[in-house]
Parts: sequence; C-alpha cells; structure tokens
Amino acid sequence: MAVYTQVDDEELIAFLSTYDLGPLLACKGIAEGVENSNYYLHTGAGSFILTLYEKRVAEVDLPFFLSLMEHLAARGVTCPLPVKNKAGVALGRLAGRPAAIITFLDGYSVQHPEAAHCAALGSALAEFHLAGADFALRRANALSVDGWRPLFAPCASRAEEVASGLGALVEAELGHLEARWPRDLPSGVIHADLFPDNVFFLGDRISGLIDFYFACTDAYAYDLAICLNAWCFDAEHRYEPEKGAALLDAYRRRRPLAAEEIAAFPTLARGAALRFLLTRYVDWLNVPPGALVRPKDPREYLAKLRLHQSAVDARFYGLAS
Ligand SMILES: Nc1ncnc2c1ncn2[C@@H]1O[C@H](COP(=O)(O)OP(=O)(O)O)[C@@H](O)[C@H]1O
Ligand SMILES: N[C@@H](CCOP(=O)(O)O)C(=O)O
Repeated sequence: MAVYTQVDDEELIAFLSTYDLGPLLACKGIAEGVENSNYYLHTGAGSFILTLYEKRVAEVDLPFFLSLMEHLAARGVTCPLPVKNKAGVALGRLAGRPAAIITFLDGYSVQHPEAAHCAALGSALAEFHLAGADFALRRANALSVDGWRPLFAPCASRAEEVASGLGALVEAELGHLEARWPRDLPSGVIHADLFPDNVFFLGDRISGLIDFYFACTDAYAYDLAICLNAWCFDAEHRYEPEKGAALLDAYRRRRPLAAEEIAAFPTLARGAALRFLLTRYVDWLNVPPGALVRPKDPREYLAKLRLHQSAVDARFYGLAS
C-alpha cells in the first residue's frame, strides 16, 4: 500500500475547503503504487484522487507533469485532469508535502495482459507520443543512463543480499550501456512508466492512462522498450514473442520506427531493464519506517535484463527495417 504520508482529517478538510468540490464524504489510502501517497477522495462533487508527492518527484517538475496531463487530454488522450482550487491553482501543500487533486478515471488495470492488450497498448503509446509532439515543456530524464551509476553506487555493497553476482552484473552492464547508449534517436515527451497498473481498460479497450510522474523528454523507442519489458513477459519472467510482436506491430502502424530506432532497440531494452532493476533494488533496501508499501521485486528485472543480453540484434524482437 503506497501511503508514505498520513493525512489528518482536519488538515484534509481545511485543504479541501480551498476547492469548489463540496464536503468531504470519504477518503481512503490506495493499495497500489509505490512512488507517491495516493488517496481515493469522495466529495460532494464526486470521485477524485489526492496525491501527495514523495521522494522521487522533484517539486520543480510538478508543473511539467500537471501541464502534460492538460495537454494530452486536450488532444484526445484520456488521462486525469488536475483540479484547480478556488484561486485557480492546481498544486498545493498538504501534510508537509506538495499535493494535488486529479480527476478519477473509470477502468481497471489488467494483471496478466494478453496479446490483444499489448496491441491496444502499442496503439495508445504511439498516440501518446504523437499527442505530446507539440508539448512545449521539456524535462530531462533523471533516470536515464547518466543517472544509473549514481543511483546504484550508494547501495552497491549490498547487492549480494538481493541476488548472487548482482553487483558484478550491474557494474558490467553499466559499462556496456554507457559506451553504447544512443543519444540522437527521435525524441519527445515519453511516459517512461507505462506499466499495466498505469493503463486502465474497460472491456478490451483502453479507457485511460495514469501516473505521469516519470514523464520526461527522451527517445520514443526507449518508452516502447519499457513497455515491452512490462507487458510482454509471463509470470516466470519469460519473454513472450507473440505479445512483443503485438505491441511493436501496433505501435509501428501508428508511428513507424526509423532504422536507427530499430538498430538501437536491443540496447534500449537492456537499459529499460537495468533502470527498473536499479530503482527496485534501491527501494527494496530502503523501505521508509512506517510506510505502507509493498516494494517490487528487483529480481524480475534481473531476469529480463539477462534475456535482452542474449539478443544479438533487433531481429530477436521481430524488428526489421
Ligand atoms: N486518476 C485516477 N483514477 C483512478 N484511479 C487512480 C487514478 N490515479 C491513481 N489511481 C489509483 O491509484 C493507484 C496508484 O496510482 P499511481 O499514480 O500509479 O501511484 P504512484 O504515484 O505511486 O506511481 C493506481 O494504481 C490506481 O489504482
Ligand atoms: N513501475 C515501477 C514502479 C513505479 O510505478 P507505480 O505506478 O507502481 O508507482 C516498477 O514496476 O518498478
């Protein structure tokens, strides 16, 4: 359960009184998510999500995330909208944290995506990239290749606690990726965390995307690689080529991949695996005392990284220019 910051009733009622949302009717901590504290909020005006932004979200980046949701929604991507208070401001402070209320989206996330879900995701991801192409704000990806070594270094000595040989493997992989990371691929705003829990379905159609708090300006194909890792493996972390093909084909129908994106794809998939291996590893070792959170298993991403290390080139993923 991701609630790092507890909100006191009186504080919440005072916070809500700065909005035109009517009285507080219910507020419950949300069981999913690992990054921020999220509450389901029911008020006289309906259902909302209250988010208190935690450690990995820099306050200075919040205008980027909130404006991005407005930008995408205006271009037909179904996503939450930040709710403005009576002063016309979407960002406030609650319980000592930056906080915002966003609209509630109907839908549910699929726990075991099938190829049809992967295809729907591929189309939605390409539409997201196209809709964000004229987004004026930029945000560097703090969790790209230059951020991985500083993330790992402070807790590198504990790697054996998580998996035998992990420290050596991460060191070698960092060296490999730092030497080869592609820097000039087609780029724009990417979601960077479009895992199944951040995509809502109603029936077999995507009803909305959530959780834009890792969004940044980076390579589109890197976002696709993140999705391949998150959607196209089975519960034992084995790659499922038919799901990979469904995702990649659907994406390419909406936004064709350039030859250099295809050539870089194995490297991007390795980097995408290492990025989530590292954040999960750090979080696994550092659960804040009193936090209600279930950290995600870094070993899942170790298995995915090993798979990508075995890929000779993009044909492994069925990609050819
Ligand atoms: N706009 C929304 N509408 C409905 N449910 C939401 C919305 N935003 C978040 N949630 C719920 O809260 C959970 C955690 O949100 P998420 O943004 O993924 O957390 P985090 O900020 O920790 O990444 C989601 O899995 C979902 O169940
Ligand atoms: N998707 C990340 C964790 C952060 O995402 P959240 O939406 O669960 O908060 C992972 O799986 O490591």
